[in-house]
Amino acid sequence: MHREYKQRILSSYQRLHGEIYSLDPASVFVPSFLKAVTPKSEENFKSIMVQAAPGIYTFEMLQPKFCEMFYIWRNGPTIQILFIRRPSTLNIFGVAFDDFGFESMLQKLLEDFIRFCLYLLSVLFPEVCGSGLDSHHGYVVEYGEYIETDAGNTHIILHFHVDDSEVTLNVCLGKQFSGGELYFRGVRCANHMKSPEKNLPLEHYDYPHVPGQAVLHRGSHRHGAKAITNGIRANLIMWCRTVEDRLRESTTSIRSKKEEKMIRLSRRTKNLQGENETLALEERSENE
Ligand SMILES: O=C(O)CCC(=O)C(=O)O
Ligand SMILES: [Fe+2]
Repeated sequence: MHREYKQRILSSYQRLHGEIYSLDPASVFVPSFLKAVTPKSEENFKSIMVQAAPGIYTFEMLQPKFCEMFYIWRNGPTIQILFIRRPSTLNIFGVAFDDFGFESMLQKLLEDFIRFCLYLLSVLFPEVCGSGLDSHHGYVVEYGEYIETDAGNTHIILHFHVDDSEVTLNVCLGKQFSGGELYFRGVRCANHMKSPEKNLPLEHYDYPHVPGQAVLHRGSHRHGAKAITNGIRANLIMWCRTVEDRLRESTTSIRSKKEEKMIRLSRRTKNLQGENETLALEERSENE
């Protein structure tokens, strides 16, 4: 089912920027980021990190030109109805970009740069990264001011939630907008993720997205996005996970390799079911 969906996307989706699928580091990353990861050293990388609040790190990452290549939905020259797989059941405004053929580009990005960052994330977030991050799920979200509903126009907000990740990398792609801050409200254990927000001022942090800038936080750091008051905001998000640790933790007795494979497969199926909410997306024509 997912394979068919992916085939359909790949055969009907017209690539706007061919170059986005291959990676030229200097056209993707800002000089400070490149400098911090070449030569790769923990010290270099930490030097560009700003701890904006406890457990929340920010740094300059992407070139504006690279960010622009992601403005494909609203600026696309083609009129198409695409059935898009949403990144999670929670976020109906995003697109799982592996499905659009980004897999190999993502893979390269992962291998060349992000793997190093992931190692550093394990250093920054040792308590959640265990033996290291070994899986990722990437997608792009885009928000405007309103969404049209039967009841009229409603402001788009992303409700208070936690991510299905150990650590989340969230990079703003622009374009021009005001509002839409990412608000954080503290970390809770699995049993208290949904407990109401308490007025603990030290836990309150509102992060104003800046195009090209990345923010790193734990998946369990409760957060949401405020409404955009003007313009359009797009973000590139990567959920980084330690699948092996999760599997190990769920193993109450020693399981055979075959049983582990079964668990893995059933989890993958469950994930896809959750993520498989399909909605029609109409891309506007530039010629309209
Ligand atoms: O809109 C954002 O920047 C945050 C999105 C988010 O938290 C998510 O997709 O899980
Ligand atoms: Fe999130």
